[in-house]
Formats: sequence, structure tokens, C-alpha cells
Amino acid sequence: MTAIATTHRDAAAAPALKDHNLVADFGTPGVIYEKRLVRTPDGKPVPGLFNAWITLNNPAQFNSYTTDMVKAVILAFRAASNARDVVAVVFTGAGDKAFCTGGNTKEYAEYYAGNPQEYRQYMRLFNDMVSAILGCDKPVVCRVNGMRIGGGQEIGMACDFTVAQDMARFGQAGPKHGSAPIGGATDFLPVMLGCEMAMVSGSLCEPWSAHKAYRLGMITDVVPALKVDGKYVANPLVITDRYLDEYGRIVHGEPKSGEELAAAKDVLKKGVVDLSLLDEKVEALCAKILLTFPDCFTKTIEELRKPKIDAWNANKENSRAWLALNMMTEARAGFRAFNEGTKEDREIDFVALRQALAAGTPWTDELTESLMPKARAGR
Ligand SMILES: CC(C)(COP(=O)(O)OP(=O)(O)OC[C@H]1O[C@@H](n2cnc3c(N)ncnc32)[C@H](O)[C@@H]1OP(=O)(O)O)[C@@H](O)C(=O)NCCC(=O)NCCSC(=O)C1=CCCCC1=O
Repeated sequence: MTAIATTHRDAAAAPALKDHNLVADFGTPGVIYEKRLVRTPDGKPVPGLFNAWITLNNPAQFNSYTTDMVKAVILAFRAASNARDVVAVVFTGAGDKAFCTGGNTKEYAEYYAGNPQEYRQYMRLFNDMVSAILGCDKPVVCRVNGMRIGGGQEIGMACDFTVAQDMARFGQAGPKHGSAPIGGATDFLPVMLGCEMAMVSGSLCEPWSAHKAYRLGMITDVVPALKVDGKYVANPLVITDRYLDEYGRIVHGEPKSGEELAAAKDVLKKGVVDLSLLDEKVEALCAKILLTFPDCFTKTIEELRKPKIDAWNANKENSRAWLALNMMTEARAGFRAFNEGTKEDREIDFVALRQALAAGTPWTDELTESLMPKARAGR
């Protein structure tokens, strides 16, 4: 086990108590498990009570999770569940770019592509990770420090609450990169947003701004993160100063364009990201949880989780099997294209694929290779 590091800021448990954790001592980095003193609403630390911070620590790859990290997340949630002195879990990512952008595409392309039986085993772990979040004995707050994309969005939506910095973006990537967002998104999105917006968010791979996610009920709260000349400003890239356009359509949270966008980029260049307000908001939410009856709160969230859990449990085994076999065809092509392509050109040739399939072409190695960015570049 390589993926988890633990920081203990608490006193050791009394020796007479049994330890129900699966592991006593976690290994090296990948996921950080840390207990931080919980705070009262006026910010005072409370002796002996903690929030468990679980941090995906792979910032160079936008906190995408490797297989080892998935295992570590499961163990970290179990540790937090079992800790008698933990009030709430804060699930976050390292840095300010990404909470998580899902499965590690390098590992997908270089190990799982073309290897369905291995990916089936991986998906057992992935499913256990989502179930560990949904079944956590403590309330789970997703602290969205940056992008929440693909499987990152799925594990984020499995959490009970989400507080986001407003430069974060939310959405799926699977249908562009060779997967279906059936690691939770197709279960949670209709419950959280209704069917129509679930369809838009789940299928089109067009990330939403944090303001839009907030407006549509995907997240609990949003805070500014960009500081220009020492003052917080709203995400300059999206419209936040008006609600409707001249035709009465909602534009709040939609991306800016044209001259407005050019001006926004200038503002962005002058700013620095500071997540202090995000941390304050997360602490404030945990403080609200602190001032409730623990069992009544737990029972309440267990009931309120049910629509998500019921949908998830109904589909997760079939989804696992489908995703495994898909590693022979579309995922094999899509994740390789992302991994092998350049930032400007990392998707397969969708038109060529559809034309080939329309002509009855089987999924041979030749077909896969012909769809890769490098094959297109040579044409
Ligand atoms: C849209 C992006 C999230 C961000 O794009 P951009 O802002 O242009 O940043 P990049 O330059 O692309 O990213 C910075 C570096 O991070 C690396 N990166 C980003 N995401 C991943 C990842 N998921 N795995 C590995 N590495 C990643 C990126 O390569 C850059 O590194 P470099 O060395 O080149 O500087 C965009 O990055 C993006 O689309 N990422 C991939 C998203 C994705 O496809 N995720 C997997 C979805 S599928 C999934 O998660 C599943 C979960 C369980 C069920 C089945 C399933 O498929």
C-alpha cells in the first residue's frame, strides 16, 4: 500500500477501546488522512473533537486517482467512520487547480486499456470507494478547491454537502474520452437536478461553472477565490452581475464571450487564488453540524442519502461489467488518445469512428490505431 499518509493531531485512543480500523498505520503519500480540531461557529477550536480531512494528493495530474489512491480513499473513509472523536469528514484535493478529474488516464491508457478483467477488478475498488462515501458514518463535506470532472464529479456528488471556490468547474468527460459516467453520475444527477439538466450535464461533457452548479442545486455554497489588488472578486470568466439576457434567458453563471471575455482574462492575469474563504465556509458548515445531536443528525443524513444510494445500488454491478468490456473498444481508443495526444489534439476522430461502424467495421487493432491523434496527423 503506497497511497496514504496520516497526520495525527489527536491524542491516542484510550487503550481499553477496541480499534475497528482496517489498518492502524497508513503508508506513503497519495491520499492524506488528517484530523483537525473542529471549530465552534465563532471559530474557537474544540478540544478532543475533530474533522477528518481526506485529501487527494496528486496535483500534477489534477488529483486524478490511481488504483492505490482508490484503496487509500476507502480506508480513509473507514477510518473516519470509526473514529469516535470525528464530527464530520472534509473530502478535498491538494492545491487550487482541481478537486479531482477522475480516474488516472495514464493508468487507464497504459494498463487497463484492452484489459477488461483487470479493469473489472479495479471497478470493484472504485465501486467500494463510492459506497464508502455514501455509507460513511459521519457527514461528508466536499471541499471543491478546483475542477470536479469525470469520476471526480462522481465521488464529489456522493458526498452530502459541497462547498466550492467559484473558479471550479463541474462536469463529465467520459463520452469524449471513451467512458460512460456510470460511476455514480447517471445515478445521482437525475436525483439532484431532475432528468433534463442531468441529461445535459451527464452527456455533453461541457463543464458548468460553480455559479451554475449552485444555481441548479448541485452544490450547497460557493465562495470567491480570486483576489485582485487584495480584494476578492467573483470568477471574472462567467457572468455574475446579471440574471437574464434581453430575451429573458438565464445567463447567470454562463461563460462570458467576445470583448467581455477578453477583459475577464486581463482581470484573471492580475489576480491570485486564495482559498481562505473556502476554508472559512467549510469550517462554518462543520460548526453547524457540531451543534446538533450526533445520532439524530446521522439518522437524518442516512435517510436523505437514500435516493442516491438506491439508484447507485440498483446499477453499480451492471455498470461495472459494462465498463470492463468497454475497455476493449471505446475506452481503449479514447483514453489512449487522451494519453498519447497533445493538449490541442487528444480526442479520437469521432466522425471517422461513426463512419467505420456504420460500414460494419469490427473493433480491430487497426481501427483503434486509425482513430489516434498521431494517425490523423499523418493523413
Ligand atoms: C478538462 C481537464 C480536466 C483539464 O484540462 P486543462 O485545464 O487543459 O488541463 P490539462 O493540461 O489537461 O491537465 C493538467 C495536467 O493534469 C493531467 N491530468 C488531468 N486530468 C488527468 C487524469 N484524469 N488523469 C491523469 N492525468 C490527468 C494532464 O494530462 C496534464 O498533465 P501534463 O503532464 O500534460 O501537464 C482535462 O485534463 C481532462 O479532460 N482530463 C481527463 C478527464 C478524464 O477523462 N477523466 C477520466 C474520466 S472517466 C472516470 O473517471 C471513470 C470513473 C469511474 C467509472 C469509470 C470512469 O470512466
